[in-house]
Amino acid sequence: MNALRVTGGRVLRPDGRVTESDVTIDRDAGTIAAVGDETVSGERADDADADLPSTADETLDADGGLVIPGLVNAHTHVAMTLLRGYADDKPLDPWLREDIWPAEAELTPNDIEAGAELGVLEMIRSGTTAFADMYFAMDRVADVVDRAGVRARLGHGVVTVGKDDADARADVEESLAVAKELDGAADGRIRTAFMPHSLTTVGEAFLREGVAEAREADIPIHLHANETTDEVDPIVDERGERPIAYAEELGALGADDFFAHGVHLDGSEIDRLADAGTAVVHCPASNMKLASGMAPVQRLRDAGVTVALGTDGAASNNDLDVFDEMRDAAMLGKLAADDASAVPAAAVVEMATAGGADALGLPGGRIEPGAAADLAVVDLDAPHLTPVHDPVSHLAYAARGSDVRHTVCDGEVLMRDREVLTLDADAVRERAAAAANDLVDRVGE
Ligand SMILES: N[C@@H](CCSC[C@H]1O[C@@H](n2cnc3c(=O)[nH]cnc32)[C@H](O)[C@@H]1O)C(=O)O
Ligand SMILES: [Zn+2]
Repeated sequence: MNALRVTGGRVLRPDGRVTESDVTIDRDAGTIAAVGDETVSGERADDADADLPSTADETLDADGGLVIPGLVNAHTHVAMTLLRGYADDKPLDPWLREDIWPAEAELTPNDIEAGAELGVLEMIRSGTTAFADMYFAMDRVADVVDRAGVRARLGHGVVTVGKDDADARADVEESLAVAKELDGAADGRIRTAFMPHSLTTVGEAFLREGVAEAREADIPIHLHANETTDEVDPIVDERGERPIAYAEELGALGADDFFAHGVHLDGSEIDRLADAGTAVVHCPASNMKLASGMAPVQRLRDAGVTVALGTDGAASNNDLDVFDEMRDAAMLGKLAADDASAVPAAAVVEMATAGGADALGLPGGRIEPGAAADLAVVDLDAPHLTPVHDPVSHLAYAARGSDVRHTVCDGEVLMRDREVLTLDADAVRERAAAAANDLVDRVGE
């Protein structure tokens, strides 16, 4: 075995326990071979036939640190890093129409690659190893995912409002084609989805056609759902049914599907999501910044819905740090439930790890023998993390992305001692800043 060993740290296990264990990774397989003396076959490592090397080919020092599953950012538009701080302090609809969509109309594939590099760099530096991305020029995003070494579920976002029939149909076809072409790329680290932007920005006929074809080809569906009341009311007025009932009727409520936001959901919609096994990606920072509302996270979890966390794009957050999302989700979840015991620390950590992996249908999210070797080591010796009464509490409430020391995905070290090995951080930053400045100049002309 070509072994990578993460030594001397405390490990967050899937059941929430924290143990002092070394983690042994099979680099060729990209999986965890052992946690402490627990191996894939259930044998103890000190048994003669437990096939673990006594020395590792590479080690990562986790002394004084907490080894956690790589975090999952289950909804973003990664290249929107170029629009970070470009338009703030507006509600969703005017923000998109007056600021974001006009700027996006000027984006070139080269810009999207530059923005995606910047976003993926930021994610690796904050311990995120997997993300879901809805955007365009997705071949460029896929290339970045491949080079950077992370995992992703990617899709081309479809908008048909304001387009003629031919353009709208072409957008749907492109999303389906991208989902078919990119699936399995980057040695299987890339999976795909059909991604209509939302149930109000894509017309009914296009939704019906696209969803049917996606189902036929076994492609999951990802869209923005029930984000604002402006998105719910027109569906109720025109159709006499709630958006999630409409999604179900379209055939878009499947066990592999995952919807972003789910802010304005009623009890019947929560039940439908739970029955269908469709996951919800909660984006608390975006929901607060655009004043979209408070998602019923505790109620969703009580109903058995898989809940993941997403940053949404950097223009509505304004960073891609999933640690911030954990803290925001816990805080906002309590306010929404009017109950300080709602959405506790362990729940948001689960949402950012196993919940995210399950929502996206990607490996990872759990540190256990046989699981994908996607993990991060968080330093616990900073002043703001002292003392350590409860490491899970720190993950949710006190730690930041900048506390991450190492990041590993698919058995490969992506960041060692805060140095990202797969991307040239200075070059990425310079390229993205230049692309963003040029973009804003073009939009202003
Ligand atoms: N092919 C489409 C692009 C859709 S990509 C997904 C879109 O979602 C937008 N977006 C970002 N954040 C949000 C959000 O919170 N709600 C809804 N849309 C968002 C983002 O700016 C991007 O335009 C077109 O022709 O316009
Ligand atoms: Zn979004």
